[in-house]
Formats: sequence, C-alpha cells, structure tokens
Amino acid sequence: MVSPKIAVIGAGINGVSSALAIQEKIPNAEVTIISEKFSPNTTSDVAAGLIEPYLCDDDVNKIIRWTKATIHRIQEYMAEGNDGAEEMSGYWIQSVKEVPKWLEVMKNVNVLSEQEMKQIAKRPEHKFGVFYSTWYLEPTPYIKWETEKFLKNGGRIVQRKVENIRELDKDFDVIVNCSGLGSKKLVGDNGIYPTRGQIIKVSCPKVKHFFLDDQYYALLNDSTITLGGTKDQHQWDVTVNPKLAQKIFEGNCVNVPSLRSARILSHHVDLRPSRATVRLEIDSKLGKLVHNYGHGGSGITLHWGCALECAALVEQLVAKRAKL
Ligand SMILES: Cc1cc2nc3c(=O)[nH]c(=O)nc-3n(C[C@H](O)[C@H](O)[C@H](O)COP(=O)(O)OP(=O)(O)OC[C@H]3O[C@@H](n4cnc5c(N)ncnc54)[C@H](O)[C@@H]3O)c2cc1C
Ligand SMILES: O=C(O)C(=O)Cc1ccccc1
Repeated sequence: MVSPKIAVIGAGINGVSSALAIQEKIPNAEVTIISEKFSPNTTSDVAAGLIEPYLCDDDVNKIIRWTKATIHRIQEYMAEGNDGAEEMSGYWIQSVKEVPKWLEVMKNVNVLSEQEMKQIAKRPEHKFGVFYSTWYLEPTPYIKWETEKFLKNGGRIVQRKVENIRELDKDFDVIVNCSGLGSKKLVGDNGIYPTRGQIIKVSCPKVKHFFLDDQYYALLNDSTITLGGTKDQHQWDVTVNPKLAQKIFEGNCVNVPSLRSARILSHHVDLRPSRATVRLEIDSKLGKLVHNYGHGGSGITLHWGCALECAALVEQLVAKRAKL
C-alpha cells in the first residue's frame, strides 16, 4: 500500500509529540514536521514543566485521561535516565479551598491540617493547603529526545511558515495542525487568545519543595527553580517587564524565604495558547485536517495523551482514504 504522507504543522511539544505518535501508530507513514520555529525557540521551551492542569477548562475526565498518559510517558523517559524529568513534592496553598478531581492522578495527596497550615501559611489569605507529589518534565531536553526518535524513524523536518493550510494539499494526504497560538491566523480561530506569562529562572539548590499559591509559584527543575507567575489574558507583549520581575521575585520570597539567597539566571515571557477547550478533532469543514492546539497553561501536562488521540484521528483519516 502506498505510504500515507502526513504533514504536522508546528514543532512545539504538541507538534513533535503528535508526529512521533503518528509514526508509532502508522509505521509506513511518511511524516514531515513543518514549522516556523523550533525548540528552544517555542512557547513550549519557556514552560516550567510542572505536570498539573492549569488555565485549562476542559472536561476533567479528559484532563485526567490525558495527564495519566503523560505521566506514564514520563516514567518511560525517566527509566532511560534522561535529564529533565523527576518526581517532586510540594505545597499548593489556597485562599479558597479547592481539591480538584485531577488531584487523584497525583501521589501522596494530603489536605493540610489546621496545625500544618499554621506552620506553612505565609500570608493572611493562606487559608487552606494541599501537599502532594507530581512530576516535572523540562520541555527542551524532552523535545530534543523526541525529535531524535522522530528523525531516526525516517521523519522529515522543514523550516517554513505556513501562510495557508491549502498550500499543503497537493503534497500531503493528511495535515495536522499543532500551531498553538498560530492557529488564530492559520485557521482563523477567534476562540484562541494569548495568556501572557512572565517567569524568572533562578538557582537555589537548598529549596527542595515546590510552592504555589493563588498568585505565585516556585517550581523545581533539574538544576533551576522557575518563579512565576503572571496570567494576563489577551496580552501580546513578550518583552520582560522589570517591575513585574521584581514583584514575582519578592512575592515568591515571602512564600519561600530561602529564595532570598537565590541567584537569578534569566527572565522569560511567553504566551499561553488559551482556548475554552483544547481543539483535538478532525476538521469537519476541511476533511483531511486534524487539529491539536489550544492547551493553555497545560500543554506539557496534557501532551502525550493528546498526541495519542491525535494519532488515532489521523489513522481514521488514512483508513478512510485507503477505501476511496
Ligand atoms: C510562562 C509559561 C509557563 C508554562 N508552564 C507550564 C507548565 O509548567 N506546565 C504545563 O503543562 N504547561 C505550561 N505552560 C503552557 C505550555 O507552554 C503550552 O501549553 C504549550 O507549550 C503549548 O505547546 P504547543 O506545541 O501547542 O505550542 P507552541 O509551543 O507554541 O508551538 C507552536 C509551534 O507552531 C509553530 N507555528 C505556529 N504557526 C505556524 C505557521 N503558520 N506555520 C508554521 N509553523 C507555525 C511555531 O513555530 C511552534 O513551533 C506554560 C506556558 C507559559 C507561557
Ligand atoms: O505558568 C503556567 O502556565 C503553568 O502551567 C505553571 C503552573 C502550573 C500549575 C499551577 C501554577 C502554575
């Protein structure tokens, strides 16, 4: 049978993961990643890598399914001794009590007692808290690992900005759109918008737990801590705001006083591809097009579950075309 030719637009975590999942699902497929930017210059590379749904309002059972698949994927990645992934424990301190259903995928979940809260709380609005273990997955080394597997499987890479999806029609049997915020222009989706996030990467080896509250977060990675975080909807400005950086640093130092001795390494801003729900579907109007974008603040968390489902949709289209 003639090998199906698949184009994947986008080389962030969702594009590369979808391309790899398609190769694994359809071994004779010829998959090409076409992207304007590549790691380490995508939004995915700025992500703190915390495995936790955030700024994503999808159906919680879908979120749980996708997150579980990602956690399983992280175990595989860790089992090879790769850098940039590890289990981490810490505190989510809240002003309004929240114990979301997706906490069931985390480990060692413990709602803090009044006594424990007295020890942990740093602000008057710190009223409730949960301790749990989750994972982090640093996007840049992970995307590199995935890209190497993709190329080893015979995948191709083309650096190019796609102005109109139709330009790919003649050369590909199925097109997958993983363009993130680029979908606003590429497929005219007015439901997707930026949620600006500013972060600071610091070195502070003595901090061993993550700490997040309603405004700030300190999240562990292999050798750095990511301090956040802002979430400004419909803000497109990606220049670092020094005043905001100071507020993020000071705010995190109140929560985690040890951070006062942190060494500041770098500042970053990027735009979360926000949408009411993740768009993961076959495009009913354009037929041979599968969408996988709009993951908000959860693209790392959801990526492998979404990639597997994206590959299943592509397989459906390939099977349909084979019958024609
Ligand atoms: C500060 C910050 C912290 C975050 N922390 C976390 C976290 O801890 N955990 C978590 O789960 N998520 C986190 N996120 C969210 C996460 O980064 C995103 O959800 C995720 O990166 C989206 O991945 P993506 O592959 O869909 O999009 P992107 O990474 O934006 O990739 C889109 C790709 O499409 C390409 N593209 C776009 N348009 C075109 C076009 N027309 N032609 C060709 N190529 C095109 C781009 O060049 C790029 O390669 C964070 C986000 C921010 C901003
Ligand atoms: O900043 C983001 O987009 C994140 O996803 C990091 C995060 C995740 C969960 C709670 C707080 C911050």
